[in-house]
Formats: sequence, structure tokens, C-alpha cells
Amino acid sequence: MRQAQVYRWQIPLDAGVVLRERRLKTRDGLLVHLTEGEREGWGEISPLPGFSLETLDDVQPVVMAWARSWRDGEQPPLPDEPSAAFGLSCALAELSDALPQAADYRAAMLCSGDPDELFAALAALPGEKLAKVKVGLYEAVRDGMVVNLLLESIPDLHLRLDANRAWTPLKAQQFARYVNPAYRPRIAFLEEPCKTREDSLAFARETGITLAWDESLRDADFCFERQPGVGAVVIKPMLTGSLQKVQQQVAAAKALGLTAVISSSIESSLGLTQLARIAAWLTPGTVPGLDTLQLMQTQLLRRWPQSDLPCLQVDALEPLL
Ligand SMILES: O=C(O)CCC(=O)C1=CC=C[C@@H](O)[C@@H]1C(=O)O
Ligand SMILES: [Mg+2]
Repeated sequence: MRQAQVYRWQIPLDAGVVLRERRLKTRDGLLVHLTEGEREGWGEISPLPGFSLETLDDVQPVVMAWARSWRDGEQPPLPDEPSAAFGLSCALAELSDALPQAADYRAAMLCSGDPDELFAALAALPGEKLAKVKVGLYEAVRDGMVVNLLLESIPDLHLRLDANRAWTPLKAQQFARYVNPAYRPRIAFLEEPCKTREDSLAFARETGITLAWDESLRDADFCFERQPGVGAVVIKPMLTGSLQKVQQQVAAAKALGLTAVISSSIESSLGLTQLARIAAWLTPGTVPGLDTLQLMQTQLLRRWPQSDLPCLQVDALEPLL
């Protein structure tokens, strides 16, 4: 016998979470729980404001209708909305044991803000030192100086940078001018420096800094192709769609020799632990970009190892079906 339930949740975020120039005070989403006989599967559906095209209010009725139909014995097709397709496909994959349990809980330390705190935290990182730094929020020159100083003072540090398309070609050049060319190979990649893909490609050509596509993967005209200067794609499954589509994108990237990085869309701990499993399964050997639980004030249902945030249990959630 099948059972299905959908829950809506809201988690307060730390004051400093700013996405696309707006402050995000809470993270909101749905959890779906499917059971069939002894088996069960959970999935998270949490469109990311400013990044997802669909809203939570759009997908809630879609997910509820899908869950009712599945519970009644049908095999409804996955919805078109990427967040709904992703969460429902995860719940189905857990149910059928298609999503392996082994997880990669390493995360590239996410840094923003105060350079002094940053130095201390980075210097204390054990093992391979890899961090992700947001750029493009302040003056490009300041970003260049901070990145240069980090690479200069921590010689075994590698950085992932992310400008979220903030720069004009001139600003991108101002940034690069302050980063010593000798350190540039330790920039694993810079995500989306410029407003257009053409400008970003030109920047990579001119500076030798490796590019990664993130936002571009959602452009209607994006296709996987070999492009000089591009080294990686950042895949955010909540924005991509079904697990099958995530698998296809990882395979397309690998076939071109690109690094595929599974990255967070600021999911709850339930979604994040599933992303850690997806990363271990599809991109073994590549550290995923999952260091976003620190932005939240609680965990949900499943714990992230080593996090001491409180964890909400299912009885604290309101069922919608
Ligand atoms: O990719 C990572 O290492 C962490 C996730 C991350 O950086 C992001 C998650 C969600 C929205 C963004 O501000 C940001 C990104 O643009 O990649
Ligand atoms: Mg990005």
C-alpha cells in the first residue's frame, strides 16, 4: 500500500543572506514523504528566490496533485518545474534504493565578509585547503586585493570565486589587475564574472583565470560545448530538475573534460545531505559546494555531520494532505 504526505516548512536564515540584491530572511520549502510497504523516500522541493523561475506557491499545488496521484497507484510524470522534478525524483530514488547512501560531506568553505576572520578560519582548515569566496559585492579592486592577499599568505590555498555576473568587462579587469599572475593557477575557477557569456569568455582569455558556468546553465540557449578558458560547471540540482537530468548534465560536462561541481541552492539539511550523496555518487573526487547550512538556524529531519544546530523533527511540521 502506498502513502504520501507533503509538508511545508520555513527556516530562519542568518541576517546576512543577500541573493540578487535582496535579503532573504527565511528559507521556505516542501518535503515530500512517500512510503510503499516497508520502504520510504523523502525529497525536498525548495525553489530558490531570485534563481528559480518557479515560486513555492506555484509548485505547492503541483506537488500535492502529484503526491495524491502517486498515492492512488498511478505513475504520474515528473512535473516540469525543476524544483518539483528534483525533489520528487529524490523521494522516488530513495524508495527504490537508486540513490546510494554513501555521501561526500566535504564542502568548499564558503567565505564572505570580514577578511580578518577569513584568514583565521582558512589558516585553520585541515588537509586540502579549498574555499569559495563571493566577489562582486564590493569594489572590484577590493575583491582583487583580498583574493591576492589570501593566496599570498596561505600558500596551499585554492579558491573558487563567484561573481554572479556582477562585473562589466572594465570591473572584471580591475579585479584581475590586483591578482598576481603567479597566483592565478590557484584560482580553481571563477563563476560567471561578467553579465554576458561573451564578456566572461573574453575575460578568461585575457587573464588566464579559469571560468565556471553556473547561471549560464539555465540560459535557454546554453549548450555543453568545448570553450577555451572554461574549466568547470556548477550544477545546482534544485535548479536543474530531475535526478536523471542532473546525471545527464554531469555526463555531458565530463565528456568535455570539464569539472562538474554539485552545489547547494541553500537547501535544508535534508536536501543538503541528499546533495552530498549525489556528489559522492556522480562526481566522486570533486569537492561539492555545500557549505550553506551555516546560513540557517535549524536543521530539518536529517543531520549534517558535525553540525550542532538543533534539528526539527517531522512532528514539528504541518502536513498538507
Ligand atoms: O557553490 C557553493 O560552494 C555554495 C553555494 C553557493 O555559492 C550559492 C548558492 C546559492 C546562491 C548563490 O548565492 C551561490 C551561487 O551563486 O553559487
Ligand atoms: Mg554561483
